[in-house]
Order: sequence, then C-alpha cells, then structure tokens
Amino acid sequence: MEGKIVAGSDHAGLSLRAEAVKVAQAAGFEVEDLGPFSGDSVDYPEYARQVAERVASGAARFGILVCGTGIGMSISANKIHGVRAALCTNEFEARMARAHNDANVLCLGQRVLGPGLGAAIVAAFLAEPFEGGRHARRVELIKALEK
Ligand SMILES: O=C(CO)[C@H](O)[C@H](O)[C@H](O)COP(=O)(O)O
Repeated sequence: MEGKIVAGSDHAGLSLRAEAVKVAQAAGFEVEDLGPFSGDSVDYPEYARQVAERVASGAARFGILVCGTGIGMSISANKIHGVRAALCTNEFEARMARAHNDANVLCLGQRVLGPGLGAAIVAAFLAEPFEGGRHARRVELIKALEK
C-alpha cells in the first residue's frame, strides 16, 4: 500500500473524482472518498477544508479535489496551514508540482479536462517523487510564509 489519499469534490466534479479514485486505487493507494455522492449543488470550500485538513494533519498523504475549474478548490485548500495545493491542467504540471513543489493536494477542473486527461494527470502526480535539493530549500521558504 502506497499510503492514503483523501478525495472530495463539489457537484461539478463528481465524475472526474470517481475516475481519480480509481486511478489512485490502481496505483496502490487506499482512498477515503469524502463525497459528495449526489449531484445536488454543494459549496466547494467545505470539501476543500475537509480534504486539506486531513492532509495537513498527516491522516492522508495526498488529497485530490475536483470542482468545475479546480480554481475554487485550490484557493480554498491553500488556506490550510501545511497544504500545498496545485491546480494542474496537464501531466507536465502534475509532475512538476510533485518534483519541484512537493505539492500534497492535486486540484482538477472537470469542466476543463476530459476524463482521459484527468486520469493521466492523477497518475502522473502520484507517480512523481519530490526531487529535494534546491527545491527543498524553496519549499521550506514557502512554509516560512505560513508563520
Ligand atoms: O472553482 C470553482 C468556483 O471557483 C468551481 O468551478 C465550482 O465548481 C463552480 O463555481 C460551481 O458552479 P455552479 O454554477 O454552482 O455549478
């Protein structure tokens, strides 16, 4: 088992969240899916908070958040101390978010991405290790901004 992932979305991210959960499970992660489980309209900051708090506390290694654009989820998740949430629209950004930024939450926009690209972004994010080195110094500087 690679560790635990916590996933959440709003009503505009249901199907890509389901796809992301499958990709994470296939990659060997245990997934806690916080929903929502119906298409009723919900407010994305609440799901961003729940996912981000689990990542920040260490209860999960990574978070995955999906809304229509991924923007509201990324703005919200980055308010939580210890979270580095990255909105990614392609596999290169997903790899760099892990390799250079040690991102711990991946944000996706279901209204922006097709399901195939979304799944590929999730797989790329989960497979890429943090490079450390000069990037570790920069991540420490990001953490210092939280103080
Ligand atoms: O990022 C977002 C908002 O900043 C998301 O795209 C939301 O999913 C979107 O705003 C929801 O819109 P809706 O018209 O209420 O479906």
